[in-house]
Amino acid sequence: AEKDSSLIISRFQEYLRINTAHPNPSYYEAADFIASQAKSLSLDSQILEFVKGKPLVLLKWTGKNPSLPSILLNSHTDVVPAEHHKWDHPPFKAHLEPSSGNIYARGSQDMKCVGLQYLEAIRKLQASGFRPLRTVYLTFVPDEEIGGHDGAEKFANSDLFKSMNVGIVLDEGLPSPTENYRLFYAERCPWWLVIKATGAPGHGAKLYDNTAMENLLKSIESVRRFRAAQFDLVKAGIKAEGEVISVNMVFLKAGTPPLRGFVMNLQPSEAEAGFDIRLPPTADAESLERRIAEEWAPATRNMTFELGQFKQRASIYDKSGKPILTAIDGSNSWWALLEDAIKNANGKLGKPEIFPASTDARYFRELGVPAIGFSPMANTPILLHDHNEFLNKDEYLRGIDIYESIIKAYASYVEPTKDEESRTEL
Ligand SMILES: CSCC[C@H](NC=O)C(=O)O
Ligand SMILES: [Zn+2]
Ligand SMILES: [Zn+2]
Repeated sequence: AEKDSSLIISRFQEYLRINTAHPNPSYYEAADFIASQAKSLSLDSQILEFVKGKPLVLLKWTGKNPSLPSILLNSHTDVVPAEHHKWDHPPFKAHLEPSSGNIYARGSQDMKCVGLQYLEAIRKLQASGFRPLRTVYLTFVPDEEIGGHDGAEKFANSDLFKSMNVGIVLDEGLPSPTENYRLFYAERCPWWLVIKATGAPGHGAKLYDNTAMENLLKSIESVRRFRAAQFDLVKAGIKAEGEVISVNMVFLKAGTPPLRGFVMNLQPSEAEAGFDIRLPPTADAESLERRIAEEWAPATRNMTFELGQFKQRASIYDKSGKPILTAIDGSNSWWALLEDAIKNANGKLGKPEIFPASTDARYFRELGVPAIGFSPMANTPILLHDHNEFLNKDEYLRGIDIYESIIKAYASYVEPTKDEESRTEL
């Protein structure tokens, strides 16, 4: 068993060492690695290219009854860039610290761990002689970190996906610093907003109203008041992180950079700021839009705004106007099955949550397919997109056992007949 686990860890390190960071991810290397793993498990494997240069690996473990709705285990192969010199260990070395057992690498939490844990769980299930009743698919998709438009979005909207008859999707979640795993049934929706102010340029020594800078600063003050009010709800424990609207200023642009420290006596005629806004599916989108038009970028203050550039202004509602979320009540058996499977493997669970950022799960939920966000990392600090991202090797191994339990429960799930259902109700 000791030898098994050291092989499991080496395979994880091997995947982590493939540099799939934007803006130049080594997608083919990752795809080849996954395909070779799939081969060792005798899974059917296909490399799809919805967009040239962006391979998506689709694996299939055929069930005994392939006519039943299938299971889809999704993960993305890309990772965000790392500032190498700010890390204690190089981000693509996958260094295993002997004293702690921590494995340092970009992607160790987000989310190469999950992708390989699915495969290792299947390896264990196969070794135990288990055969799935339902077909289990795995996708290793590109481009999640830049929006998923050339990856999961194209795949979810393909005829191929339709033909797969997917009943449930599992995708990424977040680590938990406590012993409780976290489950996500929905996610916030991104709105990327740019506001722009204009005003009369003038001498830097002159005090006058309506400069671009002054106009923009008034907006920023208003945005910050809103931000603080939302954040206070979280700090007071009234709302969870995913239940409020977050707004963060992500860029400021004004003045001519070469002027800095050289000639600083010009008040610019234009100034702009960018904000990353995230709305929970239950938010009032119309009222936020009104707030943007009336308070954050009012025409009366010579301001304009752009919302939904970069394709980031997804709707929080489905076609019938209902918020996009996966049911967690009795209408969705996959939810209870997942909770039970985790508990059966001795995992503890926190309250169901709304994912604070965006994942590829939204493309499946938009189609009405239930999707649950879960990354089995308890007792782990949240280091996604941060320096020194790591995952402890024992936590990684434990996650494999958790997936073994989940995949077994999902792949062998038989829906109760109408008869049995009415009997349980009695
Ligand atoms: C909004 S599209 C980019 C998706 C990205 N996902 C993970 O961080 C995110 O910013 O949430
Ligand atoms: Zn991710
Ligand atoms: Zn990410």
